Amino acid sequence: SEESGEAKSWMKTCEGLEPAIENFRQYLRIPTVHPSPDYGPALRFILSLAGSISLHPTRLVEMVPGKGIALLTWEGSNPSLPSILLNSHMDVVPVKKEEWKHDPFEAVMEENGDIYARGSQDTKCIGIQYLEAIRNLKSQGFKPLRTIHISFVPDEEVGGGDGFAKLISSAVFQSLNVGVALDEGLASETETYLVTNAERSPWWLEIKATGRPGHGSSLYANSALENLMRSFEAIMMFRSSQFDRVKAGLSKEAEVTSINPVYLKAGGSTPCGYVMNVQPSEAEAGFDIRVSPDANTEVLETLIQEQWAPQSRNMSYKFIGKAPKSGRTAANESSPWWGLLVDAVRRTGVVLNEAETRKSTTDGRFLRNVGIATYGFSPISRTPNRQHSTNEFLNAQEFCKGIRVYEEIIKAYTSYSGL
Ligand SMILES: CSCC[C@H](NC=O)C(=O)O
Ligand SMILES: [Zn+2]
Ligand SMILES: [Zn+2]
Repeated sequence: SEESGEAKSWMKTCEGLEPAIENFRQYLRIPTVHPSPDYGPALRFILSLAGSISLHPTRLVEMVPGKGIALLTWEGSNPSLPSILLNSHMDVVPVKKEEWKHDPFEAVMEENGDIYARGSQDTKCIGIQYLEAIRNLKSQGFKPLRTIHISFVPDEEVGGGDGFAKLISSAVFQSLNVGVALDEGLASETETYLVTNAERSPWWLEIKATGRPGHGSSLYANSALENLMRSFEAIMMFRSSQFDRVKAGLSKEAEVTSINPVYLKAGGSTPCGYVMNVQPSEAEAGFDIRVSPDANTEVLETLIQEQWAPQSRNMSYKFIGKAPKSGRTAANESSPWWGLLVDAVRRTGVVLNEAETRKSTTDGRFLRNVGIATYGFSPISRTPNRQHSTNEFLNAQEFCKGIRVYEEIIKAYTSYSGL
């Protein structure tokens, strides 16, 4: 044969799943990309896939115009039991096309099975894998005991305000009676799969300083920039205290509270450039803070009030966003859902890591906030994490393997009669 070993390897795993790969690539070609994702074609595509596997009822919920949510349901034989929810988002983050090896919306597949596209890891893969797993279970004649819902939501990448946040507070969501949910996870570079059971909470902080304006040549106290720089010193000291724990191997990055400056604004400008000899009367900065689920938030609030933006230094602050503290979903023997997940994955020959906290933020937080057990899981191993990065790709073998993994999980979850 002319095929390389790699090519043979993915073709073997994907035997019979060629149409699933094509569905994945078609979905990847729909540019649901920020800042102006067009969700219509993606929703139509999802609904037509659902039709192709006789998955019904299907609902197109549109609580914000242009931002539809597709809700697909496979009813169990005992629909009064709490249901399973499999969630994924349809939107993807922007690309710098010229930095990519292949067009990020063409879903080019290389000979070795690597499929390049924005969204191939985050999270169009899992959306299609959920449906392809259900297609296979249906054709095997499997019948669920519990009902299972599959949701495709917009706007996760911009905080979910018009997406999952609307869904979670709707009567439709209440009626789903969700007992456990799976949502997006992280790509793992090793043989084992990663899983998350908590997230840090984003606090987006803006601090402003005012101060005495004056001549650029003059040394005096209480300029706006001096006031702001003193905040920077305190903030960077806190940042080091957290980062040092990570560097010393005492904490994982997701377990500390991070703070990073994200913008700076001060000074005057003219058509010819910045004003070089005036000390401005106002200065501001923005920070992306991610609060560890273990952090003492009162202490952090006090730090902000007393050291980072104290009135005594002519400073003020406001939160552009401030999420409540994240809950942790039990990921030990106390939760049947955890054991079922670990065992289902193991049956496919892959080991699931211990659950960890996620550094960034997903729609999973809305579910955990209302007390629904939620695991962040994407069946991606042996793959560099390129979420939000250039040349995001997923190998067909990983994709196909993931379908088998979801078949096992769905069987285990929908057959569980306890609780
Ligand atoms: C506060 S909502 C922001 C959501 C975003 N999620 C994915 O990257 C993040 O910055 O983590
Ligand atoms: Zn995502
Ligand atoms: Zn993302």
